Amino acid sequence: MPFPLWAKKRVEELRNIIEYHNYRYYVLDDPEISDAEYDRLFKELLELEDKYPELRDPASPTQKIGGKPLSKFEEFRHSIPMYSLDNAFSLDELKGFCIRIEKTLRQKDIDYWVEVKLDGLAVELVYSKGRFVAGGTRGDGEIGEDITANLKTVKNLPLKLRGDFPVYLEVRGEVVLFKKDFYKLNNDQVAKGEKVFANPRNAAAGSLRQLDPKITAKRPLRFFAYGVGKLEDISFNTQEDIYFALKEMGIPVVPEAKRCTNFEEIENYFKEIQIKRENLPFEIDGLVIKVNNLDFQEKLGYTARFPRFALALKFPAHQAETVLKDVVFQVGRTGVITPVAVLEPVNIGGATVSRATLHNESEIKAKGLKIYDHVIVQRAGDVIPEIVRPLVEKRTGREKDIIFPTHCPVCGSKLERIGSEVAIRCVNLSCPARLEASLIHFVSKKGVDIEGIGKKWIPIFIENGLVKSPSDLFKLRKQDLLSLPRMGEKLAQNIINSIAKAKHKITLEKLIFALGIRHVGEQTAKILAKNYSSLEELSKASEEELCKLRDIGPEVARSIVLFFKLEENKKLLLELKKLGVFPIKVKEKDNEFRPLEGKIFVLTGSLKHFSREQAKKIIEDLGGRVSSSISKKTDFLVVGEKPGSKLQKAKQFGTKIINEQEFLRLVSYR
Ligand SMILES: NC(=O)c1ccc[n+]([C@@H]2O[C@H](COP(=O)([O-])OP(=O)(O)OC[C@H]3O[C@@H](n4cnc5c(N)ncnc54)[C@H](O)[C@@H]3O)[C@@H](O)[C@H]2O)c1
Ligand SMILES: [Zn+2]
Repeated sequence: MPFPLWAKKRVEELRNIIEYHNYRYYVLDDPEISDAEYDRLFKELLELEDKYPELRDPASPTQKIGGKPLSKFEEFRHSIPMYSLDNAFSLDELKGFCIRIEKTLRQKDIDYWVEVKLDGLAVELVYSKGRFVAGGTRGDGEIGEDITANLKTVKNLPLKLRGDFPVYLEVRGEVVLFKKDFYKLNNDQVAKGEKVFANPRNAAAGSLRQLDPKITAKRPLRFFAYGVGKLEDISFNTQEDIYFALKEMGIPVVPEAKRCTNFEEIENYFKEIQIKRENLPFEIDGLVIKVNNLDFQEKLGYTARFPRFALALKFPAHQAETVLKDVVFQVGRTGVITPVAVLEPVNIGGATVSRATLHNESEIKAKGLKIYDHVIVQRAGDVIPEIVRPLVEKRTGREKDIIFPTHCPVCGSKLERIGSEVAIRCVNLSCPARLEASLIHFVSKKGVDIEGIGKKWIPIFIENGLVKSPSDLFKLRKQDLLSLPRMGEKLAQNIINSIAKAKHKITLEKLIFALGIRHVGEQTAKILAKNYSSLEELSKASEEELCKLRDIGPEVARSIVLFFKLEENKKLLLELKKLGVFPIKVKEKDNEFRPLEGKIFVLTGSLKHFSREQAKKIIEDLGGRVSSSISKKTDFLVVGEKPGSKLQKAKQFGTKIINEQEFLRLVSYR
């Protein structure tokens, strides 16, 4: 079919747009658009190329894999190309795939090996005689980047294989960052004033593609295998065989996998995994369905971009189109002004969405939003819905710019920007909006947990002058409450009771969290409560001292010290103490992973992968201790290059001596 001019133009435009986003995603690890949106562009291009074959071009992004390797790394050539995967976005498409397979193979009842699709970075590992000797990224499928040194720091990646391993083995899999590690990394990046990553996938890719393996070593990356490349002296019959053989060699494999014998089984597994998804520790974006039999795989073969025997079935995107009706400005408890989008209510994946966060002014500018724009809204898991982008092509001319306020919408004080922060805030400490937000935070479940007042009564208490600070809550008497409109005897008594009940249950960590100190979330509050016995002691801590605690950086430390310096906070502390809001210190339940609990280490010589400080931190994080000299109590001496006299001494004491490789294995996650 001859193609119309508009199609040619659109195809060219799409190719340019996609190439640009490929560069941002594969080369810079810094995408600008969501994957769902990328997939939509990609699909549009595929469909046009399909409809108008004359427009096809071997240079089109639809015919290529991934991105060019970066020249800052040595080249890593794959013995057998690493492909991408064909995508399906619905069960209908999956059905089509199954039917195609049956037709091509002229056979019914095909076995499929189905795994979750991990959202990370594809790598290949080379094992020679059972030892990890090299590894690289997928790159453009033929040439990737040699990241051997970085891969060695991946905690659960075995440097030596177990059991019966072949002479030569190439293992393929995905390097990922767990969700909790991703949030922590981004928090640290914020505290250090460095760039934050868009999602765990990009954080994993960015961490692995570092020139300095020491940086990679600090990021808790993990590897999971899903296949093999070139092999010597071993052969397999099915994809499933590969999976279990790798597992037996001590290689971590994709944690969720299953054999399915027909379309319905895959469909059920897909639904099951969708429910499980939010609770998995890592991000997945769908399932990968592979024909199990390897002879069949070979018969089905490959296109330029993907194998015909496999398919990625992606989860439906939580996106929808609606209209941005207005933008309102909320004042948070730290005074930060947050723009909130008011939307024409729209159903996304079963929930009605009528508001979305816009984060801050620069985000609005970056997205180029205007009031009355048609917009794409996204909701993922339990996160607050957000606007992905405006549909500029639907503008009619009546759209209005979003004007950011210069004064607090509640108290009218002039808004300020502190330092280089993107946020603008109301700095009036007695701004009613701030007071309200901080009191609601104070009584919340994760805070001091006073049941039944929250959002409903706090504004009324404030309006009627009953509370001006958190400590006032504990001074409330029944007769004060009875003066309020719509308040009865029974309700008043209930409120008084729940305040009294909460008072006796307040723990130090909850109180620290409840105070709403900037940058101090639940996790940090826990750490502080672990290290200080009371608020009083914490209020005397210096920045230096705080910085020594695990997970606390200079910015967080500064913010804590600043908080306790403020006169009104000093007063609050005193009041709370007088009122008997005296948290009892609870001993933390330690459900952390502490395999080195109680073990004493001594280090000597220099290590290739870590500085002394880093090695010390790793040991301590896993529960062990580092001592500076050898004694009878020492469990391990870790020997680096050019060891000192400690080596001799360790031999005398009969201390277990390990080299860096052995140390790496010891601290590896399994
Ligand atoms: N947001 C953006 O700007 C942008 C840009 C480019 C690409 N992308 C995203 O990347 C996708 C294309 O990237 P791609 O070519 O790497 O393809 P892909 O990620 O869709 O699928 C191929 C990859 O899946 C991985 N994978 C995970 N688990 C697997 C398993 N169990 N078995 C086999 N493979 C498994 C492998 O690394 C493989 O290389 C797009 O669909 C889009 O979602 C986004
Ligand atoms: Zn204000």
